[in-house]
Amino acid sequence: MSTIEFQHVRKIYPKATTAALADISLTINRGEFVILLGPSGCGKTTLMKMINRLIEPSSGTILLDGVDIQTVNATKLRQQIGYVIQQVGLFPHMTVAENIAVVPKLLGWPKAKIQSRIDELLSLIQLDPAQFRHRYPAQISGGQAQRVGLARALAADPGVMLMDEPFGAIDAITRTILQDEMLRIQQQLHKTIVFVTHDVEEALRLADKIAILHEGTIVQYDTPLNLLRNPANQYVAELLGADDLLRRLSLIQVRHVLQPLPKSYVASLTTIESSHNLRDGLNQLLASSNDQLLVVEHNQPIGMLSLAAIHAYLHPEVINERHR
Ligand SMILES: Nc1ncnc2c1ncn2[C@@H]1O[C@H](COP(=O)(O)OP(=O)(O)OP(=O)(O)O)[C@@H](O)[C@H]1O
Repeated sequence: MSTIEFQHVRKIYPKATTAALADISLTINRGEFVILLGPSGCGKTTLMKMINRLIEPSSGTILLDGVDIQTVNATKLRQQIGYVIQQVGLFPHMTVAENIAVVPKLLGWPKAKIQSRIDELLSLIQLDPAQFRHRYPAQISGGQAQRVGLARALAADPGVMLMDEPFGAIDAITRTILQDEMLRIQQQLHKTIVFVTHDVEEALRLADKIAILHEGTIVQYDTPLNLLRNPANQYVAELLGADDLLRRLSLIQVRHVLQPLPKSYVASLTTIESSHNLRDGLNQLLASSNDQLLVVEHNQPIGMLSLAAIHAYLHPEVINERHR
Protein backbone atom coordinates (compact mmCIF):
# COMPACT_ATOMS: atom_id res chain seq x y z
CA MET A 1 0.00 0.00 0.00
CA SER A 2 1.28 3.37 -0.90
CA THR A 3 0.32 7.03 -0.80
CA ILE A 4 0.33 9.04 -4.03
CA GLU A 5 0.54 12.81 -4.02
CA PHE A 6 0.24 15.17 -6.98
CA GLN A 7 1.61 18.65 -6.30
CA HIS A 8 0.72 21.36 -8.83
CA VAL A 9 1.03 19.00 -11.77
CA ARG A 10 0.53 20.39 -15.27
CA LYS A 11 0.64 18.69 -18.63
CA ILE A 12 0.73 20.43 -21.98
CA TYR A 13 1.24 18.06 -24.90
CA PRO A 14 3.65 19.23 -27.62
CA LYS A 15 1.94 21.61 -30.07
CA ALA A 16 -1.25 21.72 -27.93
CA THR A 17 -2.76 25.13 -27.33
CA THR A 18 -4.40 24.27 -24.01
CA ALA A 19 -3.18 22.25 -21.04
CA ALA A 20 -4.45 18.64 -20.85
CA LEU A 21 -4.06 19.00 -17.07
CA ALA A 22 -3.87 22.31 -15.27
CA ASP A 23 -2.37 22.60 -11.78
CA ILE A 24 -3.53 19.29 -10.30
CA SER A 25 -3.01 18.78 -6.57
CA LEU A 26 -4.41 15.52 -5.27
CA THR A 27 -3.62 13.10 -2.46
CA ILE A 28 -4.53 9.43 -2.73
CA ASN A 29 -4.14 7.81 0.66
CA ARG A 30 -2.77 4.32 1.12
CA GLY A 31 -5.35 1.59 0.73
CA GLU A 32 -7.88 3.88 -0.93
CA PHE A 33 -9.85 2.97 -4.06
CA VAL A 34 -9.91 6.21 -6.03
CA ILE A 35 -11.75 6.64 -9.29
CA LEU A 36 -10.98 9.31 -11.87
CA LEU A 37 -14.30 10.12 -13.53
CA GLY A 38 -15.23 12.44 -16.35
CA PRO A 39 -16.17 12.63 -20.03
CA SER A 40 -13.83 11.75 -22.89
CA GLY A 41 -10.85 14.06 -23.18
CA CYS A 42 -11.03 15.53 -19.65
CA GLY A 43 -7.56 14.20 -18.76
CA LYS A 44 -8.23 11.00 -16.75
CA THR A 45 -5.79 8.75 -18.59
CA THR A 46 -3.09 11.41 -18.73
CA LEU A 47 -3.37 11.85 -14.96
CA MET A 48 -3.18 8.12 -14.30
CA LYS A 49 -0.30 7.38 -16.69
CA MET A 50 1.85 9.95 -14.94
CA ILE A 51 1.91 7.72 -11.86
CA ASN A 52 3.93 5.01 -13.65
CA ARG A 53 5.72 7.56 -15.83
CA LEU A 54 4.20 6.42 -19.10
CA ILE A 55 3.54 10.16 -19.43
CA GLU A 56 5.80 12.81 -17.88
CA PRO A 57 4.36 16.03 -16.42
CA SER A 58 5.31 19.40 -17.92
CA SER A 59 5.72 20.77 -14.40
CA GLY A 60 4.91 19.87 -10.81
CA THR A 61 5.83 16.89 -8.64
CA ILE A 62 4.38 13.43 -8.03
CA LEU A 63 5.34 11.68 -4.81
CA LEU A 64 4.98 7.96 -4.14
CA ASP A 65 5.28 7.31 -0.42
CA GLY A 66 6.96 10.70 -0.12
CA VAL A 67 9.55 10.01 -2.85
CA ASP A 68 9.60 12.11 -6.03
CA ILE A 69 9.00 9.55 -8.79
CA GLN A 70 11.31 11.51 -11.13
CA THR A 71 14.20 10.34 -8.96
CA VAL A 72 13.26 6.65 -9.36
CA ASN A 73 14.29 4.51 -12.33
CA ALA A 74 11.15 4.16 -14.50
CA THR A 75 11.46 0.35 -14.85
CA LYS A 76 11.93 -0.09 -11.10
CA LEU A 77 8.97 2.21 -10.49
CA ARG A 78 6.73 0.16 -12.82
CA GLN A 79 7.63 -3.05 -11.01
CA GLN A 80 6.03 -1.60 -7.86
CA ILE A 81 2.87 -0.61 -9.73
CA GLY A 82 0.31 -3.04 -11.16
CA TYR A 83 -1.27 -1.92 -14.43
CA VAL A 84 -4.52 -3.21 -15.92
CA ILE A 85 -5.85 -1.91 -19.23
CA GLN A 86 -9.06 -2.39 -21.19
CA GLN A 87 -7.68 -4.74 -23.85
CA VAL A 88 -5.92 -6.89 -21.21
CA GLY A 89 -2.79 -7.33 -23.31
CA LEU A 90 -2.18 -10.97 -22.34
CA PHE A 91 0.65 -12.54 -24.33
CA PRO A 92 -1.14 -14.91 -26.75
CA HIS A 93 1.72 -17.42 -27.00
CA MET A 94 1.94 -17.84 -23.21
CA THR A 95 -0.38 -19.89 -21.00
CA VAL A 96 -2.45 -18.28 -18.27
CA ALA A 97 0.17 -19.38 -15.71
CA GLU A 98 3.05 -18.01 -17.78
CA ASN A 99 1.24 -14.72 -18.24
CA ILE A 100 0.75 -14.34 -14.49
CA ALA A 101 4.39 -15.23 -13.86
CA VAL A 102 5.88 -12.51 -16.09
CA VAL A 103 6.82 -9.97 -13.41
CA PRO A 104 7.83 -12.47 -10.66
CA LYS A 105 10.17 -14.08 -13.26
CA LEU A 106 11.66 -10.70 -14.14
CA LEU A 107 12.24 -10.13 -10.43
CA GLY A 108 14.05 -13.50 -10.19
CA TRP A 109 11.68 -15.22 -7.74
CA PRO A 110 12.47 -18.90 -7.06
CA LYS A 111 10.42 -21.31 -9.21
CA ALA A 112 8.47 -22.84 -6.33
CA LYS A 113 7.42 -19.40 -5.05
CA ILE A 114 6.23 -18.42 -8.54
CA GLN A 115 4.19 -21.63 -8.90
CA SER A 116 2.46 -21.22 -5.55
CA ARG A 117 1.79 -17.54 -6.29
CA ILE A 118 0.10 -18.52 -9.59
CA ASP A 119 -2.24 -20.91 -7.75
CA GLU A 120 -2.92 -18.38 -5.01
CA LEU A 121 -3.85 -15.69 -7.56
CA LEU A 122 -6.00 -18.01 -9.69
CA SER A 123 -7.94 -18.93 -6.56
CA LEU A 124 -8.26 -15.24 -5.64
CA ILE A 125 -9.83 -14.45 -9.03
CA GLN A 126 -11.95 -17.60 -8.75
CA LEU A 127 -10.52 -19.54 -11.69
CA ASP A 128 -9.79 -23.15 -10.83
CA PRO A 129 -5.97 -23.56 -11.17
CA ALA A 130 -6.27 -27.15 -12.42
CA GLN A 131 -8.57 -26.03 -15.24
CA PHE A 132 -7.06 -22.71 -16.24
CA ARG A 133 -3.31 -22.83 -15.58
CA HIS A 134 -2.42 -24.36 -18.95
CA ARG A 135 -4.92 -22.64 -21.20
CA TYR A 136 -3.90 -20.03 -23.73
CA PRO A 137 -5.63 -16.60 -23.87
CA ALA A 138 -7.54 -17.71 -27.00
CA GLN A 139 -9.08 -20.54 -24.94
CA ILE A 140 -10.71 -18.36 -22.26
CA SER A 141 -13.59 -15.85 -22.31
CA GLY A 142 -13.19 -12.07 -22.32
CA GLY A 143 -14.24 -11.81 -18.66
CA GLN A 144 -11.82 -14.57 -17.67
CA ALA A 145 -9.03 -12.86 -19.62
CA GLN A 146 -9.74 -9.65 -17.75
CA ARG A 147 -9.42 -11.52 -14.44
CA VAL A 148 -6.13 -13.03 -15.57
CA GLY A 149 -4.98 -9.50 -16.46
CA LEU A 150 -5.83 -8.48 -12.91
CA ALA A 151 -3.97 -11.49 -11.47
CA ARG A 152 -0.93 -10.64 -13.60
CA ALA A 153 -0.95 -7.06 -12.32
CA LEU A 154 -1.23 -8.31 -8.72
CA ALA A 155 1.46 -10.97 -9.13
CA ALA A 156 4.39 -9.23 -7.47
CA ASP A 157 2.13 -7.75 -4.80
CA PRO A 158 2.49 -4.09 -5.88
CA GLY A 159 1.50 -1.33 -3.47
CA VAL A 160 -0.37 0.53 -6.21
CA MET A 161 -2.74 -0.71 -8.91
CA LEU A 162 -3.56 1.45 -11.92
CA MET A 163 -6.67 0.35 -13.81
CA ASP A 164 -7.60 2.06 -17.08
CA GLU A 165 -11.24 1.30 -17.95
CA PRO A 166 -10.55 -2.37 -17.14
CA PHE A 167 -14.14 -3.49 -17.68
CA GLY A 168 -14.93 -1.08 -20.54
CA ALA A 169 -15.11 -3.70 -23.28
CA ILE A 170 -17.10 -6.28 -21.31
CA ASP A 171 -20.85 -6.98 -21.47
CA ALA A 172 -23.03 -5.47 -18.73
CA ILE A 173 -23.69 -8.69 -16.79
CA THR A 174 -20.07 -9.86 -16.68
CA ARG A 175 -19.07 -6.33 -15.87
CA THR A 176 -21.22 -6.29 -12.73
CA ILE A 177 -19.77 -9.66 -11.68
CA LEU A 178 -16.23 -8.36 -12.17
CA GLN A 179 -17.05 -5.21 -10.20
CA ASP A 180 -18.29 -7.35 -7.30
CA GLU A 181 -15.09 -9.41 -7.50
CA MET A 182 -13.03 -6.26 -7.47
CA LEU A 183 -14.79 -5.12 -4.29
CA ARG A 184 -14.22 -8.51 -2.68
CA ILE A 185 -10.54 -8.57 -3.66
CA GLN A 186 -10.02 -5.03 -2.39
CA GLN A 187 -11.61 -5.96 0.96
CA GLN A 188 -8.94 -8.63 1.22
CA LEU A 189 -5.91 -6.81 -0.17
CA HIS A 190 -6.42 -3.10 0.61
CA LYS A 191 -4.35 -1.90 -2.34
CA THR A 192 -4.03 1.74 -3.29
CA ILE A 193 -6.08 1.72 -6.50
CA VAL A 194 -6.40 4.41 -9.14
CA PHE A 195 -9.15 3.46 -11.57
CA VAL A 196 -10.23 5.40 -14.68
CA THR A 197 -13.78 5.22 -15.96
CA HIS A 198 -16.39 7.35 -17.64
CA ASP A 199 -19.14 5.08 -16.27
CA VAL A 200 -20.84 6.93 -13.41
CA GLU A 201 -22.55 3.85 -11.98
CA GLU A 202 -19.28 1.94 -11.91
CA ALA A 203 -17.59 4.84 -10.11
CA LEU A 204 -20.30 5.19 -7.47
CA ARG A 205 -20.33 1.44 -6.92
CA LEU A 206 -16.62 0.86 -6.51
CA ALA A 207 -14.94 3.99 -5.22
CA ASP A 208 -13.95 5.09 -1.75
CA LYS A 209 -13.39 8.49 -3.34
CA ILE A 210 -14.09 9.92 -6.78
CA ALA A 211 -12.11 12.71 -8.44
CA ILE A 212 -14.38 14.40 -10.96
CA LEU A 213 -12.47 15.94 -13.84
CA HIS A 214 -13.57 18.63 -16.23
CA GLU A 215 -11.31 20.03 -18.97
CA GLY A 216 -8.09 19.22 -17.18
CA THR A 217 -9.02 20.25 -13.66
CA ILE A 218 -10.43 18.37 -10.67
CA VAL A 219 -13.82 19.88 -9.96
CA GLN A 220 -14.57 17.85 -6.83
CA TYR A 221 -12.88 15.06 -4.89
CA ASP A 222 -14.96 13.27 -2.28
CA THR A 223 -16.77 10.08 -1.28
CA PRO A 224 -19.69 8.92 -3.49
CA LEU A 225 -22.11 9.77 -0.71
CA ASN A 226 -20.85 13.33 -0.25
CA LEU A 227 -20.71 13.94 -3.99
CA LEU A 228 -24.34 12.96 -4.41
CA ARG A 229 -25.42 14.92 -1.38
CA ASN A 230 -23.37 18.04 -1.97
CA PRO A 231 -22.37 18.32 -5.61
CA ALA A 232 -20.01 21.31 -5.95
CA ASN A 233 -21.78 22.66 -9.02
CA GLN A 234 -24.29 21.93 -11.76
CA TYR A 235 -21.72 20.00 -13.83
CA VAL A 236 -21.15 17.50 -11.01
CA ALA A 237 -24.88 17.23 -10.22
CA GLU A 238 -25.73 16.52 -13.85
CA LEU A 239 -22.84 14.10 -14.38
CA LEU A 240 -23.90 12.05 -11.34
CA GLY A 241 -27.63 12.38 -11.98
CA ALA A 242 -27.88 13.58 -8.38
CA ASP A 243 -31.43 14.91 -8.87
CA ASP A 244 -32.97 11.51 -9.58
CA LEU A 245 -33.74 10.23 -6.09
CA LEU A 246 -34.55 6.60 -6.93
CA ARG A 247 -31.42 6.37 -9.05
CA ARG A 248 -29.41 7.78 -6.17
CA LEU A 249 -30.80 5.05 -3.93
CA SER A 250 -29.77 2.36 -6.39
CA LEU A 251 -26.19 3.63 -6.44
CA ILE A 252 -25.48 3.68 -2.72
CA GLN A 253 -24.66 0.60 -0.71
CA VAL A 254 -26.57 -0.08 2.49
CA ARG A 255 -23.30 -0.06 4.46
CA HIS A 256 -22.93 3.69 3.83
CA VAL A 257 -26.07 4.63 5.79
CA LEU A 258 -25.83 2.03 8.46
CA GLN A 259 -27.09 2.73 11.97
CA PRO A 260 -25.42 1.06 14.95
CA LEU A 261 -26.70 -2.28 16.13
CA PRO A 262 -28.78 -1.68 19.31
CA LYS A 263 -28.06 -3.73 22.43
CA SER A 264 -31.19 -5.74 21.82
CA TYR A 265 -33.12 -6.26 18.62
CA VAL A 266 -35.77 -8.61 17.28
CA ALA A 267 -33.90 -11.61 15.86
CA SER A 268 -36.67 -12.28 13.34
CA LEU A 269 -36.10 -8.99 11.48
CA THR A 270 -35.65 -9.30 7.73
CA THR A 271 -31.97 -9.17 6.85
CA ILE A 272 -30.12 -7.43 4.03
CA GLU A 273 -26.47 -7.73 2.92
CA SER A 274 -24.43 -4.58 3.55
CA SER A 275 -23.28 -4.56 -0.09
CA HIS A 276 -26.84 -4.34 -1.41
CA ASN A 277 -28.10 -0.96 -2.51
CA LEU A 278 -30.55 1.35 -0.81
CA ARG A 279 -33.18 0.79 -3.44
CA ASP A 280 -33.19 -2.95 -2.60
CA GLY A 281 -33.31 -1.90 1.05
CA LEU A 282 -36.31 0.33 0.48
CA ASN A 283 -38.12 -2.43 -1.44
CA GLN A 284 -37.50 -4.90 1.37
CA LEU A 285 -38.62 -2.42 4.00
CA LEU A 286 -41.83 -1.77 2.10
CA ALA A 287 -42.45 -5.51 1.77
CA SER A 288 -41.80 -6.27 5.44
CA SER A 289 -44.01 -5.33 8.34
CA ASN A 290 -41.13 -3.65 10.20
CA ASP A 291 -39.64 -0.24 9.61
CA GLN A 292 -36.13 -1.61 10.12
CA LEU A 293 -33.92 -4.23 8.51
CA LEU A 294 -31.01 -6.08 10.06
CA VAL A 295 -27.86 -5.47 8.00
CA VAL A 296 -25.49 -8.42 7.73
CA GLU A 297 -21.98 -8.99 6.43
CA HIS A 298 -20.60 -12.54 6.14
CA ASN A 299 -23.80 -13.66 7.94
CA GLN A 300 -23.00 -11.48 10.96
CA PRO A 301 -25.34 -8.61 11.97
CA ILE A 302 -23.44 -5.32 11.73
CA GLY A 303 -26.16 -2.66 11.98
CA MET A 304 -29.64 -1.55 11.09
CA LEU A 305 -31.28 0.09 8.10
CA SER A 306 -34.43 2.10 8.76
CA LEU A 307 -36.89 4.07 6.65
CA ALA A 308 -35.88 7.13 8.65
CA ALA A 309 -32.22 6.65 7.67
CA ILE A 310 -33.11 6.41 3.98
CA HIS A 311 -35.22 9.54 4.30
CA ALA A 312 -32.40 11.35 6.09
CA TYR A 313 -29.98 10.28 3.36
CA LEU A 314 -32.22 11.69 0.64
CA HIS A 315 -33.09 14.87 2.51
CA PRO A 316 -30.12 15.87 4.66
CA GLU A 317 -31.40 19.47 4.78
CA VAL A 318 -34.44 18.40 6.85
CA ILE A 319 -32.16 16.89 9.51
CA ASN A 320 -29.88 19.93 9.48
CA GLU A 321 -32.86 22.22 10.05
CA ARG A 322 -34.09 20.11 12.94
CA HIS A 323 -30.72 20.42 14.63
CA ARG A 324 -30.49 24.19 14.24
N1 LIG B 1 -0.22 12.13 -27.00
C1 LIG B 1 -1.00 13.20 -27.04
N2 LIG B 1 -0.69 14.28 -27.77
C2 LIG B 1 -1.47 15.38 -27.79
N3 LIG B 1 -2.62 15.50 -27.09
C3 LIG B 1 -2.99 14.46 -26.33
C4 LIG B 1 -2.22 13.25 -26.27
N4 LIG B 1 -2.85 12.39 -25.43
C5 LIG B 1 -3.96 13.02 -25.01
N5 LIG B 1 -4.06 14.26 -25.53
C6 LIG B 1 -5.11 15.25 -25.28
O1 LIG B 1 -5.14 15.53 -23.89
C7 LIG B 1 -6.48 15.64 -23.41
C8 LIG B 1 -6.71 14.61 -22.29
O2 LIG B 1 -6.62 13.29 -22.85
P1 LIG B 1 -6.83 11.97 -21.96
O3 LIG B 1 -6.53 10.82 -22.84
O4 LIG B 1 -6.07 12.12 -20.72
O5 LIG B 1 -8.39 12.08 -21.66
P2 LIG B 1 -9.38 11.00 -21.05
O6 LIG B 1 -10.21 11.73 -20.06
O7 LIG B 1 -8.62 9.84 -20.56
O8 LIG B 1 -10.27 10.61 -22.31
P3 LIG B 1 -10.90 9.19 -22.77
O9 LIG B 1 -11.96 8.86 -21.78
O10 LIG B 1 -11.45 9.50 -24.12
O11 LIG B 1 -9.77 8.21 -22.81
C9 LIG B 1 -7.37 15.44 -24.62
O12 LIG B 1 -7.75 16.70 -25.12
C10 LIG B 1 -6.48 14.72 -25.61
O13 LIG B 1 -6.83 15.03 -26.93
